[in-house]
Amino acid sequence: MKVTVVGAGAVGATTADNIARKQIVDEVVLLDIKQGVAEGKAMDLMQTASLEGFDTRIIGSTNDYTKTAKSDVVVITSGLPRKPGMTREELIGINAGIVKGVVTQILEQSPKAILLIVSNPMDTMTYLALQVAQSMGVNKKRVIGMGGALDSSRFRYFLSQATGFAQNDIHGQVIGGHGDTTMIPLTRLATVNSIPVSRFLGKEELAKVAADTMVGGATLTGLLGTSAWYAPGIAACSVVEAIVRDEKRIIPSCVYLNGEYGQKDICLGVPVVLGRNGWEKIINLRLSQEEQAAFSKSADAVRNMNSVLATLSI
Ligand SMILES: NC(=O)c1ccc[n+]([C@@H]2O[C@H](COP(=O)([O-])OP(=O)(O)OC[C@H]3O[C@@H](n4cnc5c(N)ncnc54)[C@H](O)[C@@H]3O)[C@@H](O)[C@H]2O)c1
Ligand SMILES: O=C(O)C[C@H](O)C(=O)O
Repeated sequence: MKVTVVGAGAVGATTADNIARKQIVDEVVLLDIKQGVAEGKAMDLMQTASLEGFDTRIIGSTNDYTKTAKSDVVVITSGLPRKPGMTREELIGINAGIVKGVVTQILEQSPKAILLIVSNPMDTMTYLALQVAQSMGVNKKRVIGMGGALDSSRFRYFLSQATGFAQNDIHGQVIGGHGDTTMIPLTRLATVNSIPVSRFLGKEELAKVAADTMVGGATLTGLLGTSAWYAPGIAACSVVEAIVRDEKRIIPSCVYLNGEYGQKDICLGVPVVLGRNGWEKIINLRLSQEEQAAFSKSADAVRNMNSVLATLSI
């Protein structure tokens, strides 16, 4: 199996590193537009192989898409990250053109690839990638945006900090958009080893966990001066792993909705079953009235951002 990661920056290289160390595919191609960077990162990563004990091949490419040919999965991380004080949405002007160009060139070489979109604003970039992919004959189930895997891991972290219980025993999902105000951490459904978290945390504490989760990326951006990469890199890798190993895991991911959760013609985060064919099924969580209202509000904001695409000359 072959995975390409486009963008050999912080998130792309970390994703490639995780995929290589897990030995879930034979080959990882890292591609970047900056001369020599992908080759350099690929060589650096390959020089960890004997220390880490993996035999995945990692190949670097400066914008030569022929090296990506016949990829099974392609992770798209190319584009600008935000700086402190910015929203992800402010990246649309630059990243839309990058994502459109990358998706076209990737699909020319790998028409059967499953695309995993990471670049921000992720929900709108996934919608854009889907439009390009569908115009090239790709099924909607092969275009997935990564946000929910990361946001849910942050949710579990904050729940663990608040309850004192191990992160591994905590389960919870974040659905909706991957934005500071559009994500929806589902506190009602979160559990510690099957026990509802409401047994351990009061309303106010749960509201604080949800608020911290929603601005999790912004908090890290403020601390780091650019956005995060360790958790995003392993989150992207976990989605790739679920696909290439046909795991049938339920991971909240950004996919095209056609009536599900009351929404149409939009890509938004919902729990999906992931397997060898991409996203295979959307799970209906049966949201409460309040959660459904939050989901509709999130969709309105993402739809607004999607409408900006038509105004860009890309
Ligand atoms: N969806 C998520 O959960 C999530 C998480 C973290 C970061 N992100 C987003 O991922 C993107 C990358 O973040 P980063 O921290 O790795 O940024 P980065 O600046 O470290 O890396 C981006 C890389 O993309 C490359 N690039 C730019 N245009 C390109 C093109 N046309 N073709 C190929 N490569 C190109 C750049 O040269 C750079 O190396 C950002 O948009 C960021 O907001 C999303
Ligand atoms: O916060 C960002 O801008 C990057 C990414 O979407 C994240 O959540 O870490």
